[in-house]
Amino acid sequence: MGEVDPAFIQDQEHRPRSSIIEAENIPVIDLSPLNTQEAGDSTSDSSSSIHGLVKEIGSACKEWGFFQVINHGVSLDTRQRMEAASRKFFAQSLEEKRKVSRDDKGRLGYYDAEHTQNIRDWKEVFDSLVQDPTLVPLSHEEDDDQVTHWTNQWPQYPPDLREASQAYVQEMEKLAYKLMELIALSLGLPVKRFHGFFKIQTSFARLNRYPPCACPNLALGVGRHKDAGVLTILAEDDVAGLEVKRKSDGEWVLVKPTPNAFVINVGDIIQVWSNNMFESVEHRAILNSEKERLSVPFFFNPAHYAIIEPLEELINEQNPPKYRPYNWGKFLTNRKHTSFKKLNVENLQVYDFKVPQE
Ligand SMILES: O=C(O)CCC(=O)C(=O)O
Ligand SMILES: [Fe+2]
Repeated sequence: MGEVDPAFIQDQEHRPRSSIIEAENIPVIDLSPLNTQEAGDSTSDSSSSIHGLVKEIGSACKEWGFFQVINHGVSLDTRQRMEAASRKFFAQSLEEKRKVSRDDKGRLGYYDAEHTQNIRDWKEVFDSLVQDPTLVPLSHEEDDDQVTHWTNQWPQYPPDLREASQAYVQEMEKLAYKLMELIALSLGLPVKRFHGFFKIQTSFARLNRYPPCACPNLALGVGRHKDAGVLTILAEDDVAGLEVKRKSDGEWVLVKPTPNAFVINVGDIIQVWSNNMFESVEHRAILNSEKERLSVPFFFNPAHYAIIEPLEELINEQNPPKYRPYNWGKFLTNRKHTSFKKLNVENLQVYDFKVPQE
């Protein structure tokens, strides 16, 4: 990825701004009350701090769709091992990395030509599934109900990438469940309302490396998009790059990395489940002309057969469902299909399942 190939160049309106706005007020939420208490337990003294936390999470989801968490219980060692193994993997030659290339037969792994909204991203990635193998629909075609499975591929080097990833995603899963409990409570639902959706999962972890770019004003590390799943937990290094489209005024604002924090965002599925109470927000990654940047998102997703629709407890006559039900596996395979190559169509969005309102 030496010089800027036209495939990477964003349309004028989607290019990074020359003056960057830092998001001073993206909420930073301290999860330490959870370390002593389960979210649903109302019998103890700390229930009022849990109550405060639930309110904070609820307003962050409503006003930003994004927040950061600190004192989250994920061990620093696990995170650092993951990051160190990622850097070693990416530091190899392209030829070595391509030995574990992602392919259209359902093998996850390395990929350096992903497109978002039909423009190539200035990045390389390595994907691995939480459940190996993971069952998914064979194709994105609506009338095809055959299933297949996706599997992980691990490189020879570094030898500990597999173990580091597995330890990491285990901790991510724990954190994701805790966050989903808080989100359930903030929507007035039973604490474990969402747990059943994740017995079988299509969750995966991604390593993103954004190489330095000679023209950071023309290309993007990841083009503007919304995450399609339930929840994303992002670890980033100390190079800033994540920009979020601020709900209050539609401006792109840069999230300042907080050491050892995770950035959390609501995905499209929470938007649908909550019937738009919590909206999934557009974001993108900008580039740096000198420094590379590493980020590790964990995408928490339900089973392929999950039917996504507004939760019945949250709809009524005054607030009718804003979406018709859709199948998650088909949505996921459709997205994978469109991110493999440049197609001249807009990719599938939850918007496509919107019920027309009078
Ligand atoms: O690297 C980042 O900051 C954002 C990555 C992202 O949004 C994604 O991979 O979905
Ligand atoms: Fe994303």
